[in-house]
Amino acid sequence: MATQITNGDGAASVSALNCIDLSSSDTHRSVSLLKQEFMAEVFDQSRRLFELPLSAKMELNKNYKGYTPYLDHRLDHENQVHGIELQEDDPEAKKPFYGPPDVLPGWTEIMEEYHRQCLEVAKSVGRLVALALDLDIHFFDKPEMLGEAIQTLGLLHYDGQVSDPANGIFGAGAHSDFGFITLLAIDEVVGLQICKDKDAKPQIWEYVPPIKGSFRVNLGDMLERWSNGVLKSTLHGVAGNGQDRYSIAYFIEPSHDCLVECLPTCKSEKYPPKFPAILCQTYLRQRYYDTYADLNVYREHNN
Ligand SMILES: O=C(O)CCC(=O)C(=O)O
Ligand SMILES: [Fe+2]
Repeated sequence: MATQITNGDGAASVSALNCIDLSSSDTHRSVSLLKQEFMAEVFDQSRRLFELPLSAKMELNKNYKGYTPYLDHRLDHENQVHGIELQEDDPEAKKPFYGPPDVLPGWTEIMEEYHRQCLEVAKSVGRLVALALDLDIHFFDKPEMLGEAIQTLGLLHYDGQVSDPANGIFGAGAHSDFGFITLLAIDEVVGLQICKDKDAKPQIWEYVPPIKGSFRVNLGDMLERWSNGVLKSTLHGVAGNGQDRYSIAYFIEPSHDCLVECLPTCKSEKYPPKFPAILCQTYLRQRYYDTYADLNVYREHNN
């Protein structure tokens, strides 16, 4: 089902979001964010990758991992986004990064460092989530949870198209992310939109203004399920305005073997679990199969 990323008259307003300053001086509830200069360097490396000729990028196209061109990553079934995603049993899957080591010196090292730093931020956000849910602060730090998390880094480039929601053209169609949380770093180009109340009819969509050096933290569907709906996943999408736009999405999920079962503080006699327990890997597999386009369409490019 396609959902329109507009507020009905075609123009979404800009939202002043409720915002937790993760770098606040309350050390118990704060997160040390990444250095601005480092984030700028990561964005530069991302731009360098996308500036490579298409043939060089298609060399990096492997099942669910590496470069994926426009129209591959289907978040809203009738619409599209592009990204870098998870693998199945490809031997390359063992490598943390499927990137271009020869053509872009330094790229892999920068991305690995970014990945490492995002993990620390994500774990800290996980502790804030635990506190918010009345759990032990380290609840999600267990090895089967974020201790051995599944992490995916998506470098995204929207190539200056103007979205036309009435005709189903978006930078990224309306969706919520599958997993636990997503740390979204966005450049200065406006485009990200969220719908704060996904059950409202009609839905109200608002632009999220980019804040330099910050992360937008999207809650994922798995966290919604885990928390028995106490926390709602963030419905969001991207509307292109004709400018080139870059963003970097860091997705984190618990380990494959984690049993995602209604959290102890999120159920009561009056509010019983809404979803059966499920292994993280079963849940994710289902979501990936539902979401991705048929990769055979790239065979032509790969040969
Ligand atoms: O580019 C963005 O700002 C959002 C990307 C996104 O939502 C995603 O990759 O899941
Ligand atoms: Fe997303």
